[in-house]
Amino acid sequence: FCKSVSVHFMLQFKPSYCRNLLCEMECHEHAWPFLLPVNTKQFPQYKKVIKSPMDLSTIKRKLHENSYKCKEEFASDVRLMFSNCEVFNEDDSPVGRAGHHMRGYFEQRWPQLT
Ligand SMILES: Cc1ncccc1N[C@@H](C)c1ccc2c(c1)OCCO2
Repeated sequence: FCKSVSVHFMLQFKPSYCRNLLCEMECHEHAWPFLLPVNTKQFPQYKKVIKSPMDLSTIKRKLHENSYKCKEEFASDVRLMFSNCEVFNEDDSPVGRAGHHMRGYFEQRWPQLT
């Protein structure tokens, strides 16, 4: 899925850009529902409905563990987090609205290559 090795030196993965953007998201006023994994004791249905949970602390850990081979993998985890939010939460709910806010914030700052 990631760029072929030959071009990677040009489009090298910029972890510093992702780290900075992640930090900005973590301190965003509407980030509160996404800071930690959803507590499945608090939301027993969550595990059943959401097959791939994702949250900002997990993304941060994966970034520090070099789990992301390219920036697109980082972006797809961020988008997974927001898609999970839309599946489980009504648009017209505090968490649903926070998700739409945060998604807008991310997409505005994510470099559009194509
Ligand atoms: C992103 C998300 N999706 C579905 C369910 C939960 C969450 N977030 C948790 C942190 C959360 C969000 C809202 C809460 C809460 C916990 O606990 C108490 C009441 O309000």
